[in-house]
Amino acid sequence: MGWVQRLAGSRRFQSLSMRIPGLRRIARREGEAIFDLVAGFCHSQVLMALVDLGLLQRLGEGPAEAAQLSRVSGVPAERLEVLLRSAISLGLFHRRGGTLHLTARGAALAAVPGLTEMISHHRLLYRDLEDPAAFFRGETEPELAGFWPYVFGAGAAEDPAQAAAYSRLMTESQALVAEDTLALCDFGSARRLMDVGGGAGAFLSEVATRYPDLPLTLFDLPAVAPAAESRLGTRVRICSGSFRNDSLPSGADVVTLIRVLYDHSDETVRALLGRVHAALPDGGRLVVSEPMAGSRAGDAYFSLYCMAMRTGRVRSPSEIRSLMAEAGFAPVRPRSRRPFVTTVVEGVRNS
Ligand SMILES: CC(C)=CCC/C(C)=C/CC/C(C)=C/C=C/C(C)=C/C=C/C=C(C)/C=C/C=C(C)/C=C/C=C(C)/C=C/CC(C)(C)O
Ligand SMILES: C[S@@+](CC[C@H](N)C(=O)[O-])C[C@H]1O[C@@H](n2cnc3c(N)ncnc32)[C@H](O)[C@@H]1O
Repeated sequence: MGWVQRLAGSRRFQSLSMRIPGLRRIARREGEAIFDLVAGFCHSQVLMALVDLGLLQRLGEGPAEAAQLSRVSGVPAERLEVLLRSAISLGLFHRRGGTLHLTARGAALAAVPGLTEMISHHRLLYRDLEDPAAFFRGETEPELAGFWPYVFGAGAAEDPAQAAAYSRLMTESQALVAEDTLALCDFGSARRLMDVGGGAGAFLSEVATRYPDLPLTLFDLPAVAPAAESRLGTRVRICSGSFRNDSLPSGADVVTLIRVLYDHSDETVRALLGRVHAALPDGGRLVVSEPMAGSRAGDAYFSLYCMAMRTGRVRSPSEIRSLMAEAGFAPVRPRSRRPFVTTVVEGVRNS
């Protein structure tokens, strides 16, 4: 242990530091950061309550009195006051006179596409993490995977209602990923772009708006195709199949894999990258975009999420570069605007 850690870990030094002006500020700040770690679960549950009770959405429509919020949510006034104070302390609401408003942070959170749905859906993840030691030992049977049936292969996503539920959450949460991917990649010189595992076509809709003349192909499981067809109509060539068993259609000089690799084992990823290589011409581009290891979001959220899914894992940009290089792509430097949204790793097909 280094001397800084020895000091920080000494109870005597902790007490002493509260009596020394410059140190007091640091000790207090560190204490608060530790408290936030300890209380993180309460913070998340407050957030989920604000979403599930419709309070975040209600204040998004305009300011309201506590009594109105009590009627909207069905929470008795006294209990609601505890929740409102929590929301205020977390910087989401503020109170002026007797009226509650969203803060700028609250308004920003409410406006992130799909985020409130994702917050509600976290109850599954939290159930899976209820006994975290057993979870990390691999002794639990997480239920999260049941929500995303496609991960287990083409046969598992046959129920259209279930396919529609996950497609909706995927589509909603795609907006920022598409925004960042398109800000980081220029497809101006592409001749045809194929989005493999393109889901209901949310990314390709954005590509079509940005590049109206660029021919587009979407490849996904048969159960997902109807949602893509109704969203994209004839603008996009839709091809159904499984990248586990089928080769990919040729004709594209750019392939995108958006939030696809982290669902799958290295074995499946290797096979998939091999199929992408076979489908692309020499000099063709492969763009992988998803949250990656090496950021707090990647390491302390998406990695746990993927572990609960049991089929894939979050990889670092350099792991993805190595897998790409192995498949015959010359990787380009990784880029990200917001690592909690996505990181892009690109490769160019070698002959
Ligand atoms: C004028 C100034 C200087 C200040 C005034 C204040 C002001 C106006 C502030 C506002 C600032 C602003 C514009 C803020 C914008 C904030 C944004 C855009 C925040 C975005 C946050 C996005 C988040 C938190 C995204 C979360 C995404 C999640 C949790 C996605 C989960 C996806 C999963 C689990 C996917 C699973 C798929 C599977 C199964 C692994 O395949
Ligand atoms: C996490 S979702 C991402 C969807 C979309 N790219 C996005 O970012 O919103 C993964 C996608 O891969 C598709 N997928 C999974 N296994 C597949 C397979 N074996 N063949 C083709 N597509 C598959 C799923 O149906 C799903 O649409």
